[in-house]
Amino acid sequence: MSAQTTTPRRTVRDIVKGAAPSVWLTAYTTPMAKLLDPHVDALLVGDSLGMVLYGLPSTLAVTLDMMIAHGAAVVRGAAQALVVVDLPFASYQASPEQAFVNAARVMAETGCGAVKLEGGIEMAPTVKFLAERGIPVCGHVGLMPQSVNTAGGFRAQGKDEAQAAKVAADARAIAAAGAFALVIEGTVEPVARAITESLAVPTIGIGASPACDGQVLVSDDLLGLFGDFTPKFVKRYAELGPAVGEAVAAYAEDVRARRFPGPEHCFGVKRG
Ligand SMILES: Nc1nc(=O)c2c([nH]1)NC[C@@H]1CN(c3ccc(C(=O)N[C@@H](CCC(=O)O)C(=O)O)cc3)CN21
Ligand SMILES: CC(C)C(=O)C(=O)O
Ligand SMILES: [Mg+2]
Repeated sequence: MSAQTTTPRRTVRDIVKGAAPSVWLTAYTTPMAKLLDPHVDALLVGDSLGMVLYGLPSTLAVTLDMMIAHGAAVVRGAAQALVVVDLPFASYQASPEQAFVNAARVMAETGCGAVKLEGGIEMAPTVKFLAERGIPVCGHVGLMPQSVNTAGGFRAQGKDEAQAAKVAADARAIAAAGAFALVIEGTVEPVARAITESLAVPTIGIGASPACDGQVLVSDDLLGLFGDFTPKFVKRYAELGPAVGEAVAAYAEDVRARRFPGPEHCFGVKRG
């Protein structure tokens, strides 16, 4: 073991309320984790990878093995950020025991610092079961993509009184169960604000207003690398998709015109 010369990796204890906003982004691969790591508090290996990397229509078909492979890749690329891995659909909803077995595999086989799972009051006993047994859990309430079929689509939440009360009750239950943080997705501002102000747990918003204690986005969305759809809550900070297209078009043109490869790219070719 070599002496520790770098900053120790962040843990869930470093995700705190009240200080500066917590900065989270998704990452799915080692090279992207390396690029993002210096700038963020946490990297989320989101099950959104099913839609962003695999072209699936929803997150439902994402498997535990996919999350473990990508989680391990992100941990290898992250030097300082807390790495949080999403538990995929059907890997934790059946029982607290099922959740523990699968979350423990994720922790052991990826080296991540925490897992995240979607759900409210109904998942609170599971969050408690994991947290009391050494597995830090981030909650996820509001718009829950794994419930796309019962919700009838990716719908913003909290728009009427009944919905608002449900999101708030879900958030309270998950916080009371011992989650170290709570993602609030696609939820109207007054509801996200009330949750953030009334609970001791840090809230991480995505489409849930600046009132949250931190923010998360899908990196491919903010970089302009994902074009299938753009949720209203995304701000595009770059257009890397078109930049990739331009670079590849230039390469194709060079190959077709025999301008690439040049002598400097060849082995054993005599120069002029
Ligand atoms: N690339 C990507 N970015 C995400 O933010 C994301 C994923 N994938 N996959 C998993 C879920 C799905 N998400 C989504 C997908 C679509 C909308 C969407 O179209 N929302 C509409 C309005 C919904 C309403 O009417 O309430 C919008 O205009 O934002 C929102 C979140 C968020 N997550
Ligand atoms: C959008 C975030 C919160 C997520 O759960 C994911 O990327 O899967
Ligand atoms: Mg997710």
